[in-house]
This record gives sequence, structure tokens and C-alpha cells, in this order.
Amino acid sequence: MQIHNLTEKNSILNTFISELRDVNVQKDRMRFRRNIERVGEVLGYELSKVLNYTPSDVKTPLGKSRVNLPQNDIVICSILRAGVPLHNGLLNYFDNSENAFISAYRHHKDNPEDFEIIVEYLACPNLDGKTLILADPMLATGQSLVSTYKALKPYGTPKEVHLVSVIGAKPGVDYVKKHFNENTHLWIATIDDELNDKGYIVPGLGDAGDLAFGNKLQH
Ligand SMILES: O=P(O)(O)OC[C@H]1O[C@H](OP(=O)(O)OP(=O)(O)O)[C@H](O)[C@@H]1O
Ligand SMILES: O=c1cc[nH]c(=O)[nH]1
Ligand SMILES: [Mg+2]
Repeated sequence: MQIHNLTEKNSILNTFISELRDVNVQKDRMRFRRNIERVGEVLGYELSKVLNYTPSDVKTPLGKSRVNLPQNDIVICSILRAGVPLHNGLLNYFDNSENAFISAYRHHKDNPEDFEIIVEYLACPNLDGKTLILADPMLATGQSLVSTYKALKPYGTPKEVHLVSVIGAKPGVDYVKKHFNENTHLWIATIDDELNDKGYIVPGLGDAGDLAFGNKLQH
């Protein structure tokens, strides 16, 4: 897997990440969603650099301009709920992409450390030969991304896979690395060292779905 950890270089992305992590700024739910979306825009821009381009002519009022344009058939797939603002950020740049949505949630068994990932809702176009962007803001244990990708198998074989995430944890990144092939790209804003015993990223930012959309009742 090719890992692109964007905070290895300083950029305005650091501002968005620090606001996402900040317990005070997090009180503003709209700003939280917009910052996830902005990170999606930045990661989408970086990802666009490795797409396939062919020359094309555009007619201006005064003549013709030659420009290289991306030719990939893109499918953006995000994991509900927290994936929604990240999805919107990617869609802001890849205007004509197709879209897939999948629900994956942690079903806790007898104790908080013990959970399995349940995939329920799935809407997806044909993936054969497409450029699949799989987006989830939190890459904690990595199980949601791996389970989601397995659930997408019946929809076809993408030409390439790009994982897009805001904050990852080292153990989760290692897990994902084991389950995706070496051509897969991971575009990630930053990677923290640890997970706590409940599978939350430390220092992370907390629960991205709840911060974006409010608490949900556990079942
Ligand atoms: O890498 P993992 O250990 O699988 O954890 C990451 C998952 O956890 C979060 O979803 P959550 O279950 O909180 O659902 P939500 O988006 O509805 O809040 C997040 O959006 C990922 O989907
Ligand atoms: O740290 C984490 C882990 C999983 N899901 C989140 O929203 N945050
Ligand atoms: Mg959540």
C-alpha cells in the first residue's frame, strides 16, 4: 500500500485538523462537518495528481487551449454516518463521479472492547474498471474499511483503489495494509500512535459521527 500522510509536510491542512481535534471548536457542529469536508477537498486534490490524464482542446472565446484532463471513471464510496461530510468534500472536486453508500457500525457484544462490524445498507454502481475511492474519516482498527471493501466485491473489480481518511491510528493503518494490495493508495491527513481499549484513536478527535450529527442510541 502506498501511504500518503499529508501532515508530513506543513500546509493549511494542519489548521483544519487542529480545529477538528479541539474540544472547544468541536462544539460548533457545522464547523466540524465543514472542516471534514475541507479535508476531503484537500485529499481529493492530492489524489487527483495520480489519475490518468489525456490532452484535450478547450474552445475559448479567442482560440483553443490544450489541457490535460483526468479520464478516470470515479466511484466515491463512503461509510455512513461520519463519511458523509468527507464524501461531500470529494464530490466538490470530482463533480461527475458515481457514488456508493454503505453503512458499517460497531456492534458491541458483552463489553466495550468486544465488537464486530455490521454492514447493512449498501447502494453501489458497477465497479468494473473504475477508480474506487473509499472514504471514511476515522481509520481506527481498520475493520470498517476492510469489511466495506469485502461487501463491495460482488459489484465488480475496480481498476484501482484509493482509501481516503482524516485521522488514522498506526495499528489500524498496519491492519489495512495487510488486507489491501500494494497498488492501493491511502490518502490520510494524519496518523496517531495509539488506540485505547475501546478502539478509539488517541489523541484522535473523539467520535466523528456523533460530533458531525449528534449522539445516537446504542443498540
Ligand atoms: O477503523 P474502525 O475501528 O472500523 O473504526 C472506524 C469507524 O468508526 C466510525 O464509525 P462509527 O461506528 O462511530 O459510526 P458512525 O459514523 O455512525 O458514528 C468511523 O466513521 C469508522 O466508520
Ligand atoms: O477514534 C475513533 C474511532 C472510531 N470512530 C470514531 O469516530 N473515532
Ligand atoms: Mg461514530
